[in-house]
Amino acid sequence: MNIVLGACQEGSETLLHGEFGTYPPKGTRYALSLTQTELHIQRLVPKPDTDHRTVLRLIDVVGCHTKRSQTVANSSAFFCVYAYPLKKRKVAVGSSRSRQRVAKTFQVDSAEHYEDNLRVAEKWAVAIRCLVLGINISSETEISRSLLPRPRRLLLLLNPFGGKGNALQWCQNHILPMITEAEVSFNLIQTERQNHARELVQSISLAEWDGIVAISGDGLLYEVINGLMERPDWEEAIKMPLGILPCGSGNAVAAAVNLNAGFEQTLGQELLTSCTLLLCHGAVSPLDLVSVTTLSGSRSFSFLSVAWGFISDVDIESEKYRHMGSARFTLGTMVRLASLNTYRGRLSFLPAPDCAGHRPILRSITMASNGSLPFQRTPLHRTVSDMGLCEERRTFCYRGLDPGDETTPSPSSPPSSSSFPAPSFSFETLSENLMADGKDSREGKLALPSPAVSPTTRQMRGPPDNFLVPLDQPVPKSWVTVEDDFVLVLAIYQTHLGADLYTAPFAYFNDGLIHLAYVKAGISRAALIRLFLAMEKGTHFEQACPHVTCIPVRAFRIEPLTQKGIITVDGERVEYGPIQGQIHHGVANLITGINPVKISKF
Ligand SMILES: Nc1ncnc2c1ncn2[C@@H]1O[C@H](COP(=O)(O)OP(=O)(O)OP(=O)(O)O)[C@@H](O)[C@H]1O
Repeated sequence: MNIVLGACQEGSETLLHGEFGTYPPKGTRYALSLTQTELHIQRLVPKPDTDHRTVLRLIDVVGCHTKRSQTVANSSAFFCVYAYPLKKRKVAVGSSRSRQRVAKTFQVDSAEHYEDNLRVAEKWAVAIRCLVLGINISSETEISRSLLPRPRRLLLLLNPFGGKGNALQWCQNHILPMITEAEVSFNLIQTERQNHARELVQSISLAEWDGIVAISGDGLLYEVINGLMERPDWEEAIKMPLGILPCGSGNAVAAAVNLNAGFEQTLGQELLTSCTLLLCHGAVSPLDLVSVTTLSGSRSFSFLSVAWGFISDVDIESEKYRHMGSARFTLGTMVRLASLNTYRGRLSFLPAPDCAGHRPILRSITMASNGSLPFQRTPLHRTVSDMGLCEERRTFCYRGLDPGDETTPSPSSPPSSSSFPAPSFSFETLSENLMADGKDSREGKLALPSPAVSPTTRQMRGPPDNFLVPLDQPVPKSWVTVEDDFVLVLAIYQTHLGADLYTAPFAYFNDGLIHLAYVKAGISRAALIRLFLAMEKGTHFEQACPHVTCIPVRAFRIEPLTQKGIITVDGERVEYGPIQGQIHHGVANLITGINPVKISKF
């Protein structure tokens, strides 16, 4: 019987081809073709159906098992493919797409003996699982079980009180069945109190696990990361692949993982199914962490954001609406908008030089190389666009600082109103300037700022903060400082701030960047609402709002000058006062399920 191989994606090699029956047996027979990315299923009997074929994308597949008939006399072997493709479903108005489980069982019956049929069924099951796990195979590969790694062992940590409190139910109904189909073995532990997960991961034997997965919101992942960083063997421990299955109200990292796979932005159980699917695929991406230090000397590792002002206010004040799930942030935003606060403070940052290769921003201002006011004549100047403000994404761009920005110096710098030349420097020039700033002229050698280690932080583990100086000292001269009234300051290093807040579309897990955004006082409520509404789709940068600035940086410091306020790190409240952080490039590992090289295929 003929099947049209041309029906497979152009250029994609057919790895396996065969003709099988189905289970339950209804006399139907199918021709199957397996390519690197798809399983093509074409009906042959009773009626060849050349126009209609089913294509299962392997990105939607979690696993494939072989089975035997319960009737001993039956010499057939079976293989069953488990997939969660997007299917249309009717909703109140129109239709939407959701992932629905599909289990397709094929009967291998061409040989007389069961063992021979089993060999064929196993070959298909192994090939499909290799492709799901990203193991390279070609039509030349001798396909055998030895290609597969041993089943992964995951430590699942579940916060029963995360989000609306249905993590356990979702875990039983959705997560466990899927990971069982993927042949992942696991231990599930429910956390009993705050910091339970943090303590647990401090004492686990790393060799026993292939990954730790937080079934929760972002808060539990924060505990896991910091627990691992508190271990004496933190360097090895933090390499443990970490996963997140969204069952909280703040599911930012899950949304970023979902986006990375090229999946549609989604929420709730749909997001959970997508993330569980990706967990089953198992690929791991390096993840940047930001070490965050507060004035009291406490140091923690953050994977998501540091927020001050509007965003942290909403986050913490909306705790009381926790029962609403992620809708708590929408309500919190409305409440906070009604009494919009501004906060005076000093924001300093070390611009990231790497973006200089990108196109420059729309406009720029010039500031002194010591990061102070652009009023004094100093031998070295640079423009903000040279410092890495850039268009580093597909459809939108960073805003430059306002020409009218009050970019303040350290208190000692006398302001002057003189206009001054605005030379533009290349990236190389900027790098030299940064180096010159860090050079100790007396000794003639390059002096990096001494790491921000206070007596308290000396006990902390983790990589040293080479960009930072202690919080009680002025920032290094190569930094830029802006003193103003802010509506919000946000240092973010993931694409999402919440599952439906696509805040930094240009961010990537290990881009080595902190995306520092701030909104200055003067923005109207209407503009702020527009900004947050557009953030759902990630189009807020297209609004060209003059009060909004976003800059890629390596390190930052926030010094509130307003007495009261809220600062959060990854959505968790920390002491209010000066706080600073710096990026540590790719120190952790996140289970993203698929690496970006593969995305283009799907
Ligand atoms: N069993 C528990 N009882 C109480 N608190 C817990 C428990 N387990 C974890 N926590 C804490 O609950 C907080 C919120 O957890 P999680 O992120 O999982 O849920 P969430 O609903 O998304 O909350 P948020 O969005 O505020 O982070 C975390 O700070 C975590 O330390």
